Amino acid sequence: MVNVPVFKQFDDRNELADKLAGKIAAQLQESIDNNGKASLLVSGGSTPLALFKRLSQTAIEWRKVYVSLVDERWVAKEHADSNERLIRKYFLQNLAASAKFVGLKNMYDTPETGVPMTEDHLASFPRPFDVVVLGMGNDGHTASWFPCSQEIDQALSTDSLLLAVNPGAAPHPRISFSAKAIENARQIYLHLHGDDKLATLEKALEGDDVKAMPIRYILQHKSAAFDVYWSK
Ligand SMILES: O=C(O)[C@H](O)[C@@H](O)[C@H](O)[C@H](O)COP(=O)(O)O
Repeated sequence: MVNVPVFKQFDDRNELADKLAGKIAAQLQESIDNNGKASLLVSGGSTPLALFKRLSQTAIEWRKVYVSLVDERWVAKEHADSNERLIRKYFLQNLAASAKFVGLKNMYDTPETGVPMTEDHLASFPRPFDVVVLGMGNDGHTASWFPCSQEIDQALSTDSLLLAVNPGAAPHPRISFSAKAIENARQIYLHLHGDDKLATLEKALEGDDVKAMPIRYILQHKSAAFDVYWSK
């Protein structure tokens, strides 16, 4: 048994997507009902596609939901590896098309020079974030907090909202929310598929070196509700 507060296991990835989309939608709508607006950060990569499709078909007041990305590859928005391209194609469609999306990529040549403009663009983004959906790599990275990057110390310690990251073992320079920006979310979901990622999570739970496996930062520091959703 995985030793986290809430571990939900599914045999089918589509069933996971249905259940997680329903929970996220309910939490966003509750925040809208209480605060007049809500905020959601999602990760890129391959894991969340079914979740994005379900969310796009879920009936809440999306026009009052601010959506952004946990991290972004510093590539053109039309690039195949762009997370913005991914969520515009699979999430910001159908009922969710009216969501207030704020992307992380801008016209600057590098994420280092682009961070200030993106922080300006996020000035009215509601915080603390209501919901953050994290993925994880088998090196224990989450967001773009890559253990192989020179910026891993900064990612896990800065008080800044965003930072630039240059991963050694993954393509493209990145822009990413910092650990302190993420940990204060009201709800964090870690969305995982496959036995390899389950083994990686269990390894992360056994140790405490956060720079070696940055997901540990969330496992150790979260003030938020923290649920793991896993399917084979
Ligand atoms: O931009 C990204 O790549 C993601 O934000 C990243 O943090 C992702 O969640 C993990 O790398 C897992 O990716 P997969 O879902 O493709 O395994």
